[in-house]
Amino acid sequence: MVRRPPSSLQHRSGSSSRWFAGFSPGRAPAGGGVEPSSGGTVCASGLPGSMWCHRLTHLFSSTRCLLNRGSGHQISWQPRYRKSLLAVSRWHHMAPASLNCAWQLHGDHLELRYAETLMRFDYVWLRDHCRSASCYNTKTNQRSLDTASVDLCIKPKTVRVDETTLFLTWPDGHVTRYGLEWLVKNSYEGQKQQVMHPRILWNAEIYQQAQVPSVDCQNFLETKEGLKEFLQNFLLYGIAFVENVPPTKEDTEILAERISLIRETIYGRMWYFTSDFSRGDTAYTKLALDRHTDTTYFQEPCGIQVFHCLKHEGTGGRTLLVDGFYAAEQVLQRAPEEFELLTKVPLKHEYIENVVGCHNHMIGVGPVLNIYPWNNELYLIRYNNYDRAVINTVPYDVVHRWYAAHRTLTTELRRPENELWVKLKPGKALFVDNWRILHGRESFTGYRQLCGCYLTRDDMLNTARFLGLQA
Ligand SMILES: C[N+](C)(C)CCCC[C@H](N)C(=O)O
Ligand SMILES: O=C(O)CCC(=O)C(=O)O
Ligand SMILES: [Fe+2]
Repeated sequence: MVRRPPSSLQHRSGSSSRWFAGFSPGRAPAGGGVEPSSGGTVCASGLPGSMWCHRLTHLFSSTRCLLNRGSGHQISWQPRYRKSLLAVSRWHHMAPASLNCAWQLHGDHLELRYAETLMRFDYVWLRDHCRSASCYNTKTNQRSLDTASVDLCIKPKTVRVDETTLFLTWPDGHVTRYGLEWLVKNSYEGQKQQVMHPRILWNAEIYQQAQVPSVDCQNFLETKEGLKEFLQNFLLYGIAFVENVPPTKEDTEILAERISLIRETIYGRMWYFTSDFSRGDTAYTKLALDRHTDTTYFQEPCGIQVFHCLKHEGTGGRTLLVDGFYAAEQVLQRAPEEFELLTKVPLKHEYIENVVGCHNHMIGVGPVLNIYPWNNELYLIRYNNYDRAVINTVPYDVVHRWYAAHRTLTTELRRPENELWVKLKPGKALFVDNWRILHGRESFTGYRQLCGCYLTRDDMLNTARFLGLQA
């Protein structure tokens, strides 16, 4: 039995809400809800080891309908120029030494040019983000200001900018200071040029040529470096291996707890299975399983899946891994309007089980591809053809276009060059990012025992950030 690591990584807390791309039939343009797209720039993949940095300008216009609120009111992501002409529309430049900074007050926003970034700030935003001692607690990083008490028509009384700082004085005399660097980092314009998660998208060749090392179990458990290297690889590729793990369920649990919290589900906390038909799911047979992500029937699919094969006396049973984001990227390049449809059409997935002692009915809803609306970065793929439920969330013509888009994605996912096949052996634990990487298995003969668990994603990211990784 391996030793539990020292508890130096006790930094657990919290959970986060996330923004699900929705589809709004009420506001859908005639013909089914997806606006036509034009052009677009993308820079990713193709080259081995290329970073995921797609900027979908062509999707931008249509992200507006993702933000549609029930009332039928559309929120525009474009800046409003409504009152701008009423304002003192005059550029104020800094002293010649810092000509790279200029600002202008408009009726409803402040325009600031700094470090080659043109930014626009809403006045309520500027008041709301005030970092003064009475508005923000720097010890807890929490806002003390009651946002609801800010006048929605607020405007600064005076504005001043020096070499490093923007000073705003509000009508009640309160002064807000912002570092110019902070504003660049925290502005919408600054954010949308960045990716939340740098990744290396792969097909089999890219992954193999990268020669990503497996980390040794002892290193993983006992050194910060071992853990950090593992997590860095996991974040970049979506899969990572730990070697020399004692082949028991208990030891696998200790590994899992090193990076995250175990997510207990209807399958238990640590699961352990053979082909004994003990549950109502094909995983519990010897049949082949096509590529899929797990727990698509949860509103939030499990973030990570850990697999450790404890025993196999027989043939077959290899594990298939496919980078879903690489395949999605191919769809984006070849058929951007299909990519877009896959981000918009919500689907139900369902798990119905009625075997002795296990009665479960789970339903999860969401599109196949989930993207952040402000930069169109993909963050979750929900793909499981076995568990996809009846489609009753979209009209027939959209359904047909969705089937075509799904076919395009499936074709990419099934290209043999995108398939990474590995044989899991006792001692080698595999961590899979279940929001990105699809897994499957070859049929097998003989006795095969697999153990593992699901992990929460937030807590893995928490560990990664604690170690100084961008996550
Ligand atoms: C991993 N474990 C054997 C416990 C569960 C398998 C769940 C399988 C299910 N069809 C899904 O894809 O979510
Ligand atoms: O048996 C396997 O290798 C994997 C089965 C599977 O897809 C799962 O357990 O989620
Ligand atoms: Fe699975």
